[in-house]
Amino acid sequence: MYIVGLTGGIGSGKSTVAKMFRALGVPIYISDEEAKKLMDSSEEIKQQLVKLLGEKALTPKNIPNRPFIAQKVFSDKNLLERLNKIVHPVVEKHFSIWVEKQKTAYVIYESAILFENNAQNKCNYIILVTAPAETRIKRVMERDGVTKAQVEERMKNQWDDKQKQKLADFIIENINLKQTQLQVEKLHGNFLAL
Ligand SMILES: CC(C)(COP(=O)(O)OP(=O)(O)OC[C@H]1O[C@@H](n2cnc3c(N)ncnc32)[C@H](O)[C@@H]1O)[C@@H](O)C(=O)NCCC(=O)NCCS
Ligand SMILES: Nc1ncnc2c1ncn2[C@@H]1O[C@H](COP(=O)(O)OP(=O)(O)OP(=O)(O)O)[C@@H](O)[C@H]1O
Repeated sequence: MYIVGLTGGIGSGKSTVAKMFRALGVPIYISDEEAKKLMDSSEEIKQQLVKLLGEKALTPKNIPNRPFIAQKVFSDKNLLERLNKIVHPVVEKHFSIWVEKQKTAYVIYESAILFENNAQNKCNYIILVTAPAETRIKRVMERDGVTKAQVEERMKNQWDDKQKQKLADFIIENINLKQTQLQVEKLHGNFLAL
């Protein structure tokens, strides 16, 4: 079985693209979503979050206080690295168990920070989703109700597309959704024929 990594900066549309692959029957692992679930359910992670960021890292309902954590870590590289060290090994382990259970010709592993995490090694091929920075900012502002500055803060913690393009095997330019769908179908055909 092949592992196809799917990456792209914030707001590029990787989750949208991942869902197009899912509609074609490909199992998809969305790292953001899985990290969220693991952080909500693991008492060990939660304890470490409190150690790193204080009591406010958890809400009164004992789940991670995401807006508080985001505000802390995206403006402090050191804190972000320490958060990553708490969460990423747990996600990696969870992914390895998940992938073993899949029975298709290939699976999709979606992560915004695939290259930043050096996770390209676990992928056979990598698809990069791109869109102009201004478009990405606008999409995320609309989707999450956040400010331009908040989106840019996250962008600063991610590689730019030029760096990523050098390491990607395939690029999907996600501007027009119909064109994106066609690119996905073409790649799906390629992967099935491998
Ligand atoms: C800081 C947190 C609580 C903010 O939560 P929030 O709901 O606001 O954002 P969400 O998780 O949906 O992420 C949205 C986007 O932010 C960017 N982002 C998230 N985590 C990171 C990170 N560690 N480094 C750089 N960018 C990131 C990505 O583009 C991501 O798609 C959350 O992102 C988190 O816990 N991050 C650490 C875990 C992680 O790295 N997850 C992503 C891949 S495993
Ligand atoms: N081609 C497109 N045209 C218009 N809107 C789009 C397009 N692609 C994605 N969107 C919208 O833009 C927003 C961001 O897309 P999506 O959530 O797929 O991005 P992402 O790369 O997964 O973002 P993040 O890194 O924040 O998780 C969503 O609201 C989505 O519906």
